[in-house]
Amino acid sequence: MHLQIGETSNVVVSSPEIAQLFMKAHDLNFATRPIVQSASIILYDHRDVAFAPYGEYWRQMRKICTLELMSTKRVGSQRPIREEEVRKAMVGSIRPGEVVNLGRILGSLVCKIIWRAAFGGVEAREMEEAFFSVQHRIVQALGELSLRDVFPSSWVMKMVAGRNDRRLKKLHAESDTILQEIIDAHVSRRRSDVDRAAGGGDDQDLVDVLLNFTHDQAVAAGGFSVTDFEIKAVITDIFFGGTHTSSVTIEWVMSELMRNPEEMEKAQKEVRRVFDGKGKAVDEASIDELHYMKLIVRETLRLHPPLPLLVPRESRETVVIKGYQIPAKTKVAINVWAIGRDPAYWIEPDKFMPERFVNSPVNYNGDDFQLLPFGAGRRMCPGVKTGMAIVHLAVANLLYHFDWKLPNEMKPEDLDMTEVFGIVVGRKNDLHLIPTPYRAP
Ligand code: HEM
Repeated sequence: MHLQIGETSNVVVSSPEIAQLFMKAHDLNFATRPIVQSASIILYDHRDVAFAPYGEYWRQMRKICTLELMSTKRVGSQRPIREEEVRKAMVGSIRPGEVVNLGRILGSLVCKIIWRAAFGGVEAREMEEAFFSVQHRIVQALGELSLRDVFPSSWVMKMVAGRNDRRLKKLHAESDTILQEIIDAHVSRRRSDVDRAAGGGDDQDLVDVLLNFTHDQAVAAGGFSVTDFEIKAVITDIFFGGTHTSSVTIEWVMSELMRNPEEMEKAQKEVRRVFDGKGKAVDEASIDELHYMKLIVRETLRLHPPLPLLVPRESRETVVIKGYQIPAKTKVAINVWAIGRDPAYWIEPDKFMPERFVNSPVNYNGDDFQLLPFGAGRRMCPGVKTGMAIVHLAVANLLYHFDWKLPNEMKPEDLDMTEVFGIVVGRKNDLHLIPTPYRAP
């Protein structure tokens, strides 16, 4: 589908076959991102990863993401952080018998996990809260369409958009001050802890890992170097890319299970069979035995991809696809929400049916173009393992430790599933539930 929005030409892809052409056959041509004014402000002139234009800088940063920041090894080394934060949330934030705002609890849980993974030892509660608050306001602001991006040559629009820009710049300055303080604290700690600075070990937090690529060390190693400016851009990406996406996924899983009590019962039986008798800890050691729970997560991501249009791409050169000429600089959105509900690929596409994946090889690893919650090709999400480790552990704990009821005698079918518009699509209204603790036999 072609959409002319203002002065910009946009293509929306809504079928698995065409998505495959854009993200596999012609992936290189669509591997860049459009310049988005709001991202220029918030993401340090596109010196991050997610909005960096295709080229050498993006390739090098992407390599650091996949080999260092989000590698299987790094995700494994962050396991104690995830387990501790999830355990604290189960005990400290979920009050038995009371109506709890699960959406808010999950949002804060995921932020804390990512905060500790990114900044490690920085223990400053006030700074942490100020950072979460500013990130939340930035996500809201980014969801709003910038008129200047749509009418790039209009001076009138530039004036109108100026107000939005000023608000974003203020938010960015707040966030930047906190990030710079954190980097400075890391730098001075590394000066006094030479072993840590030189280590490059698995226990380093993400800022430490990125500092290993700063000028002097990178030059000494004859390699690619990054500045503080770029470290702040990548860390901001990780917060945007990793927090809201993971927490809304957990919230959608719980919403679907509340609407589907049979599936809830089956999932709880599975997690309790696996973890009963293992003490109180629902940890990651046995998470791979939760086959049914993982099908539930996969089905939830089919119905509720947190980024329903992925992150926008742009054609680098003119290309002909299926007989249509797509000029250079056309913006492309892949509608993975529609693709996940395409009746040509899915039986009863709107129904929540985790069983559809039993013995099915279709997964979200970017090879199956009918299921693309993480995208595909060169720009596919590099944080899948981090995100899924958080989602699986949190869901397993919620299912193991509590039985859940809707408030006000609400029937499952009456639970509101309205989505809110934004870059990340979550529930319009936070999920409120009443927990009853499970007593293991
Ligand atoms: C449930 C959790 C998550 C979902 C559904 C998700 C989804 C996505 C999607 C759809 C994209 C765009 C892909 C494309 O354009 O083809 C993306 C990109 C990205 N994601 Fe994730 N993500 C998740 C978690 C994470 C986490 C935990 C991190 C970091 C730790 C992360 C970091 C990134 C980055 C850096 C990019 C930009 C990649 C690039 O442009 O090269 N994501 N993500």
